[in-house]
Amino acid sequence: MAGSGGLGGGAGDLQGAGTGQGTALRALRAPLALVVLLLSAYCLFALPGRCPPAARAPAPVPAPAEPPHTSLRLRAPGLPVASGPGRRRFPQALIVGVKKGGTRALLEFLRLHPDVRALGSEPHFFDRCYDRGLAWYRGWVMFQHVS
Ligand SMILES: Nc1ncnc2c1ncn2[C@@H]1O[C@H](COP(=O)(O)OS(=O)(=O)O)[C@@H](OP(=O)(O)O)[C@H]1O
Repeated sequence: MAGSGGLGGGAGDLQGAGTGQGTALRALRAPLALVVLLLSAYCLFALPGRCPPAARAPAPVPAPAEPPHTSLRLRAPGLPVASGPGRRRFPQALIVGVKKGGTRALLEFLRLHPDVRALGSEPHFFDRCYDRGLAWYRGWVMFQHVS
């Protein structure tokens, strides 16, 4: 008797525990759904990355190159080479690398050189923004260049 009572009580406890688990699971449904939603949104937008904001104004027609003596004058010590007047042109080098491959570090080291002009942020033209076309790319990456 005691044994069966004990068993019966145990089964009742188990049933109670089962019901409790069900209630707990139901209570977790909403937060779980929220987490899944947030993860999905993250995967959708953050992982593939997005294009930077729309390109700035279209690049103007390149100005005629300045005579060589002008560029020599502009290379005076203390004057950043790329900040003076000049013509706009495409970059002469691209840094290509996998994510977390250290491309940012490479860019920052190269940027230390006074003759190197670099973008502040990565345009991601070839992997994310290719469908925006060359006009967008031009507006994004053309540099003022002292010839
Ligand atoms: N020389 C060298 N040795 C070892 N690790 C280095 C080096 N240069 C950059 N890093 C690490 O590379 C990570 C950033 O890489 P990326 O610039 O390619 O990042 S990103 O994908 O463009 O966001 C970043 O790693 P995390 O800090 O883990 O993000 C950098 O610390």
